[in-house]
Amino acid sequence: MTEPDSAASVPVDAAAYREAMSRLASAVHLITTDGPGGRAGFTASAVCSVSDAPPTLLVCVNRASSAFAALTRNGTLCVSTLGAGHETVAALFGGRTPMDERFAAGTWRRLRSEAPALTDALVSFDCRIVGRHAVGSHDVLYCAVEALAATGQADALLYSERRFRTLARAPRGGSDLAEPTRSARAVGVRPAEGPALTLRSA
Ligand SMILES: NC(=O)c1ccc[n+]([C@@H]2O[C@H](COP(=O)([O-])OP(=O)(O)OC[C@H]3O[C@@H](n4cnc5c(N)ncnc54)[C@H](O)[C@@H]3O)[C@@H](O)[C@H]2O)c1
Ligand SMILES: Cc1cc2c(cc1C)N(C[C@H](O)[C@H](O)[C@H](O)COP(=O)(O)O)c1[nH]c(=O)[nH]c(=O)c1N2
Repeated sequence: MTEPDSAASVPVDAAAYREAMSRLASAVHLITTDGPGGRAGFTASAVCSVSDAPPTLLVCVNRASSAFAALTRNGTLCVSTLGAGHETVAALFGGRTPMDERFAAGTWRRLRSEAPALTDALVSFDCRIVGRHAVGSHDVLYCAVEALAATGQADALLYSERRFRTLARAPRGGSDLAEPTRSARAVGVRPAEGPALTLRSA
């Protein structure tokens, strides 16, 4: 073991942590919900796969977010993963914009729950919130994925160094999702009502 390099390290206050986190490149998603608690949504980078059996992801949401009450009341949400061309909707859902204006910037459909799924998202995960854990300013929402769909063909949208960037898609044939001519493919998620869980790539 070597001694800690005090010259190379900085105290970990919130500002230093954010500066460090700004160097990561993250996918960008819209988290949306609708139901008795109302329609709401926000932009999120803190989304992560937890398990494939059962399919589960997590979303970290600031409890001060205007969408927080609706999310917890409705108990369902949709994660719509954004692509190139979604920069404007990502900025609108990023805060301080009335909900109606946020939703007016996109076109939406429903999968299994009432949560709006962005029609041209790269992929949408329709989820039921099955657990919740408070950590600091945020709640970690554990979300069972009950339906999913993919129609968007755009390059991926990333957020890095406080800017949106894009990542070019893999060459055709690199994955099922990258193949635009393939017909709808069913995937192993518990069936919803009808075909909402198919991955549509054409
Ligand atoms: N996880 C989050 O809650 C999160 C993530 C990204 C951005 N934001 C918010 O969006 C706005 C713009 O952010 P930015 O990336 O341009 O600059 P920034 O300096 O505020 O944030 C840099 C990075 O730090 C992390 N971060 C920021 N705020 C956080 C928070 N409250 N809790 C946990 N992690 C946080 C994120 O990874 C972010 O990309 C800010 O208000 C920021 O708080 C929040
Ligand atoms: C690129 C990017 C990524 C994230 C965010 C912003 C941006 C621009 N924000 C912040 C979040 O979108 C915003 O604070 C909420 O919409 C709250 O704002 P309102 O209270 O609705 O005005 C955010 N907030 C959060 O709780 N979890 C997250 O993972 C993220 N990620």
